[in-house]
Amino acid sequence: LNICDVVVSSSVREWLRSPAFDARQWEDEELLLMLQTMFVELELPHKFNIPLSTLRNFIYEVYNNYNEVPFHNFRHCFCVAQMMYAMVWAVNLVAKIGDLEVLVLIVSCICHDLDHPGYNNIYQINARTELALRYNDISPLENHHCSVAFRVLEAPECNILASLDLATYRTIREGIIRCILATDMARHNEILAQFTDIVSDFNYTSKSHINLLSMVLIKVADISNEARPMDVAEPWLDSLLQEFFKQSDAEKLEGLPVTPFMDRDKVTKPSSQCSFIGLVLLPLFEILGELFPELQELIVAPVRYALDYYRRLNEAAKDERHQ
Ligand SMILES: COc1ccc(NC(=O)[C@H](C)Nc2nc3c(cnn3-c3ccccc3C)c(=O)[nH]2)cc1
Ligand SMILES: [Zn+2]
Repeated sequence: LNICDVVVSSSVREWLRSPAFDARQWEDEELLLMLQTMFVELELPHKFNIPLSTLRNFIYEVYNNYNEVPFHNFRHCFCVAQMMYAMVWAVNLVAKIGDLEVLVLIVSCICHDLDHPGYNNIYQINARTELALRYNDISPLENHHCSVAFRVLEAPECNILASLDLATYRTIREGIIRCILATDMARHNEILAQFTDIVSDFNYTSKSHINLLSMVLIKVADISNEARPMDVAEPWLDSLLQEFFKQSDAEKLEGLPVTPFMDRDKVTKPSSQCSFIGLVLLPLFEILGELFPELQELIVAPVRYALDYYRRLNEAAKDERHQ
């Protein structure tokens, strides 16, 4: 059976729009087909003259450029694209910011961690790696992810932007670069503060407002695991800590500074998740929920529940220690 002839059933297409979707239950080939389905359901091939064969080549080449690392692998990129897709439908984003911006968001999500080595920017900079050298310590990983994305697009058989006029291509390229570079967590507070300043009188005709909204949307999608059901979210946290611990082991071996929240001797899941969700995730989700009330129930409430869950775990762990 040719994978191109397999159609995704209407129930799966419905499921694909839900934060409860679990990428771990599907084979790689099925996830590739679902990424294609997201484009087709949003009518992006039609609106931007993308031949289905080019779309499939692009998705497959992106898939080939993710690494077998515990967390920042192809399935993470799928989760981020799928959460973005769920938000697009939940808030009717196309009607609010247009097809072009939604194309930028979906493509950015799919490409946002391309060729991630499993060692973050702090390691790249401290270890003076090739990437840190090439990008002068300025978001080395995110610059690399974005560069790899456009190198994939250079191949004619993968270039989903081939049929666009130059002005449109430049706008989309600028948007994808802005969104992928925004996923550097070192810029979290800067982006959150700027968006907080404009959210109460958000202006959909302002390019700078739309740009900030896109950056917040991809940031939300990127760190949104805890908005999913606990049995879907928990394995991702285990994979993340596995990747972080591999890094801190390497840092210890190489005599480099060890990042505190990555030190296996210091970090426990409940305590680190309580601070991450309470201090990083919930403020970001709540400010987006202010602009899009439809997201309150879809992703903000589940994150509050997750914080509650980890606080209870943390209390229980504390009680055990004091017994
Ligand atoms: C400001 O920069 C930061 C802030 C926090 C963290 N991470 C943490 O505090 C811990 C390890 N928890 C955590 N980190 C998470 C999650 C989802 N994505 N994510 C993550 C993954 C890679 C890089 C950065 C982050 C935040 C999550 O659910 N929990 C990592 C970087
Ligand atoms: Zn990511």
